[in-house]
Amino acid sequence: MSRGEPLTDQDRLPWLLKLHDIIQREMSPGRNAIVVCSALRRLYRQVLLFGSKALTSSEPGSVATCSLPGVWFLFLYGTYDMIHTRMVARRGHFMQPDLLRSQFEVLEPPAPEENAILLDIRRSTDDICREIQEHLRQLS
Ligand SMILES: Nc1ncnc2c1ncn2[C@@H]1O[C@H](COP(=O)(O)OP(=O)(O)OP(=O)(O)O)[C@@H](O)[C@H]1O
Ligand SMILES: O=C(O)[C@H](O)[C@@H](O)[C@H](O)[C@H](O)CO
Repeated sequence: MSRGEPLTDQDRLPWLLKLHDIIQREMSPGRNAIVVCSALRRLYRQVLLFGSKALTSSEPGSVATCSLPGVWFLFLYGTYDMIHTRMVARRGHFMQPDLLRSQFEVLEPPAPEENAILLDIRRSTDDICREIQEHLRQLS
């Protein structure tokens, strides 16, 4: 990515499988976690939830199996222009702003049955965090 080349599915897969293991571990009673990851495609989110099974299932990503109780996706959404402007202002990050185009090309926004909370990045970070906390309170 620092050379300006987008990652491929093969590049991303080992990382997504590692995160799947962490999510599994954090689902034990008494544990909670927020995992931050640009899970752009539906298949990536399925791997986060179901690990390698998501890659071999006869119906990958079917509506019946696309969520796990207790796991929520927080989808921070915004326009290309707004995200690009923020990335250009960001200093010392390995990702070149031009790579954003490829990220939008592969993005598959989460569908309602994926247990996703949609968060508009035009809001302040405090505001976004408050909404997440409110959601978590309603779950407990
Ligand atoms: N709610 C917000 N309001 C204003 N600016 C924001 C907000 N959220 C993030 N930014 C800015 O947008 C830019 C990108 O944010 P950030 O680096 O946190 O993105 P990220 O996707 O979490 O990072 P990474 O790419 O390392 O995973 C930063 O310059 C950050 O300050
Ligand atoms: O799968 C990917 O292409 C990567 O995870 C990227 O999305 C980033 O590393 C991240 O967004 C950096 O800003």
